[in-house]
Amino acid sequence: MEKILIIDDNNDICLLLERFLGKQGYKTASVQRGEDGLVLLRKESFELVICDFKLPDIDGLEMLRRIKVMHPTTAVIIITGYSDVRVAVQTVKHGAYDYVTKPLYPDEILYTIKGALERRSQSLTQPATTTASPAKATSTRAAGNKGSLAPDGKRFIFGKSRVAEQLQKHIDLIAPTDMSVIITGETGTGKEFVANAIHLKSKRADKSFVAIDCGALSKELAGSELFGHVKGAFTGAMSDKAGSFEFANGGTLFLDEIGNLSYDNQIKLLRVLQERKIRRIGSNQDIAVDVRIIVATNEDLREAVRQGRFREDIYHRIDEFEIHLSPLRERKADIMIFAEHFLELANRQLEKDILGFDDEAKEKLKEYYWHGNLRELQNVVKRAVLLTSGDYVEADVLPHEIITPQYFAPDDTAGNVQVSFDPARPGVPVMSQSAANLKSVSENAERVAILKVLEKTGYNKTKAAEVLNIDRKTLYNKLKAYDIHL
Ligand SMILES: Nc1ncnc2c1ncn2[C@@H]1O[C@H](COP(=O)(O)OP(=O)(O)OP(=O)(O)O)[C@@H](O)[C@H]1O
Repeated sequence: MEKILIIDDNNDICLLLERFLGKQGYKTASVQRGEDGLVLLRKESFELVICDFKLPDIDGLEMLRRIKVMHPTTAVIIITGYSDVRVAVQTVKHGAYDYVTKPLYPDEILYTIKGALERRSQSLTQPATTTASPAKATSTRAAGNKGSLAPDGKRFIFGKSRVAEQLQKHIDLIAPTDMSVIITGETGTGKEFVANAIHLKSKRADKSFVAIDCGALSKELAGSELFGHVKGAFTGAMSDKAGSFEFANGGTLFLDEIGNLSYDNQIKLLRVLQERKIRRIGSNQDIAVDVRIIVATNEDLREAVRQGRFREDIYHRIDEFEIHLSPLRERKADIMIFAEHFLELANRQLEKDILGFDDEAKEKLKEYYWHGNLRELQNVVKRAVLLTSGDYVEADVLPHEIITPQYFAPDDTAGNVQVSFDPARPGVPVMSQSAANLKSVSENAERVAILKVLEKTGYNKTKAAEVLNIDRKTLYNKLKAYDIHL
């Protein structure tokens, strides 16, 4: 019988899950603090851990890290509030199987649990594939001739907005060349998908596409992941190991979050870019590699260069062509195209036959801000499909945040933001205005909100961007647009 550990400070959730999962034939245990969970995990192993992201003592990312150190094969599912989705996404990049948002729905959690356990048993029985970063191991694949298929066999959708047309042109233009590409854009805008599309349209398509998330690798691990090592190069290097450059030889190497590479590894990367040779850590032998480099970042690399965090020489070598992916909220004409595509995927995964979205649901999807871009839209659609019993997805199965967008009071330009609350949902701000000029209303409110957060964070832009749930680049653009000088 498979064992599941539930870690959540809400006793009701623990009890409900224990009862429900017990009925489904699983053996369960539950604790309310992270530390208690780790104590239990030291004594016994579980096939699966369901862990709340916000525990009173340890945060979800740290819990995940510690669980994976103790039991690398244990599957982990993170429970999160909707407002934490962006950080929960990080846990998936760091090895969680998936996350589920509150409120929890039995069908959804059961579906996710089954998927996690299935993936776990597959990974135990199948020999390891060429390894990449643990966080993006699934992205490491010999792409083969998959035509227009993107990572994991999913179809690449372009859309019909002006920026989508331009993106298609750029991909077609750059793919056949061997030029390096920088892809910029907020999280979830499809940077890895675009990198893969470029690879699949290139003459390297029948060789490997290897994706490495530099943000998820420790400084020590990154060197070995990228360049490999020889036995005895450092404590724990039990045997020779090839790195991603060797795995990607002849193909494409996608370096996500390149800005996070340590200075040492930047120097090694520069050498590959200049000489097309790598040296495994601890070795004195050069290995020639022929790899096309595509990098992605959601920070402003030029700014990182200005601040001395990223080497200018590398920047110029990889900046042969830049593709910027707009946030989904700025590609409104594409939202329903992607939503319909994700609906098809969800129908297939969940074995359902939902026909589409009703008008109100469409409106809500088009109006929403989409902090997590395509990834967030995909999750929202999947959940909505799961919860829909009729033929069409209706607005009431969408998350509350999408049905009731947050607005600030219209004439509040003095920094005194007033927000009203829905009595049924204390704590959730709701619209409190009838605006003649909605654009200027929302711009004013946005400006005020940015100023307030900057004030609260002591004018620390990185922290402010985090609180505002936008990336730094977007914050910089907004500061410029609103004429805020710091
Ligand atoms: N063009 C596309 N067609 C279909 N699905 C897409 C497309 N682009 C992105 N997606 C979906 O959105 C999800 C997020 O895409 P991706 O991982 O490429 O984003 P990203 O910008 O690399 O994110 P991050 O910055 O967080 O690494 C993918 O899992 C995929 O399902």
